[in-house]
Amino acid sequence: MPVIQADHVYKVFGKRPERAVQRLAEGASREELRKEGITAAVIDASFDVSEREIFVVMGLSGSGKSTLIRMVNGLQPPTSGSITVAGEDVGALDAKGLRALRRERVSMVFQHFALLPHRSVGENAAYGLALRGMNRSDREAKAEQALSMVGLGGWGGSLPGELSGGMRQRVGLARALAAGTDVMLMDEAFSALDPLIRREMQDQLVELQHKLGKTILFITHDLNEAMRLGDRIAMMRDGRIVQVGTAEQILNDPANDYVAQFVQDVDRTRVLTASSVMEAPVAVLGSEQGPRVAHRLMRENQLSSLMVVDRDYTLRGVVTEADVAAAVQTQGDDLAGVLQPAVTVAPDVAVADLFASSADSRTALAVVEGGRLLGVIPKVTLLSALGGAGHSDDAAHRPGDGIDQHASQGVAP
Ligand SMILES: Nc1ncnc2c1ncn2[C@@H]1O[C@H](COP(=O)(O)OP(=O)(O)OP(=O)(O)O)[C@@H](O)[C@H]1O
Repeated sequence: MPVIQADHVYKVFGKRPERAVQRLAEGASREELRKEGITAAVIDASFDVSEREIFVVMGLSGSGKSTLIRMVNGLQPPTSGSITVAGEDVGALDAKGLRALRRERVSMVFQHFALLPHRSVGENAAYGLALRGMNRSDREAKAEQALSMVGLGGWGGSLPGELSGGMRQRVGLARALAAGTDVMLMDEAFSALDPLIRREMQDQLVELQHKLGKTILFITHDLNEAMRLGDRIAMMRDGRIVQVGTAEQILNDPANDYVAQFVQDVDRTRVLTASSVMEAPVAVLGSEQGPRVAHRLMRENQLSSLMVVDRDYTLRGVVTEADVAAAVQTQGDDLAGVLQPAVTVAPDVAVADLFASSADSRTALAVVEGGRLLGVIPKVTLLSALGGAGHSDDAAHRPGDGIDQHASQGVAP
């Protein structure tokens, strides 16, 4: 079950908001209402956020992101539609219910840190715990633990004013972590930081997320940040969600011209990963086959190299045509002697970082996870991905797909 679920949510500011929702549902435009002094901040938004997911809402200023997140934590009720968090309809909660929600389930990290200037870093980190009535020594221990997680171990006694902007935002993050809630809402949390620190914070968030498995709704107007952080991204425009998808889906298959224009300057080589450009291992050979079989296969199919795999498709290495031909000449009957270790890469490596691995390789890169061959990246595919030309649709496939059907082009184990 999704942790956060928005179902046909509208938020309208101005007179007779319910009537405005009806008009929007019947096709009235945001502009039309604006002329009458009515602002349709969020229009018919539906999405869900799964457990342990970083879901990014991305849009330009005024597109409705803040209004959306304010409805998720109950600061504003939707005009129409519903938002549930951990199964609870947030719009239907009374003040007490909302307090409990914010204390136990949802923490918020803000752009401008929202730290209490005269309280120590430790007290700021422990703030939510104090509200919850936790005793002093327990909350100090928890706060210190959270501060260590964000790299601020030992800073608990300092005042916020003694810290840099990046460190202050880490305190904001530590406060959310100390609260121990499963859900974190982050509203432009890194937007006030300078680019280098911002990048560091993004990396740290992803790392913490891997460790702690929070469910994160992250708001940003920065597309690169969205692409870097989001397991999925909702693109907002003028109050509407125009596309929800992974960074890859949005890059490769934009829902409309607006999204296409938006993403055209994105550095694809940083977003696309090895697994998104790899191809099924078209030329594989069972490791029990001898050089003669390999040689014939390569000649018939005009291949210059073959991936050699064991019965469970574990990659053993690569043989090249020259080596195989030499082995045939010397009457060798074992491939092992001519096997070259393949250049292997993990599926989540960014395309931009693949070239370094492949530079001195005579053959394709092999995408391997847990010893298992998932796919290969021929040099030509890599070059075209690096050149921004993208790749054909059929190049992208789910891990493990295709190995059997394509193995027929080689000699399967
Ligand atoms: N309380 C309010 N009363 C009236 N209009 C509002 C209110 N809150 C937001 N709006 C309007 O709703 C629209 C969406 O605003 P919102 O702040 O959600 O956008 P945003 O995408 O978060 O933009 P930004 O990045 O600039 O904060 C804007 O036109 C804004 O002026």
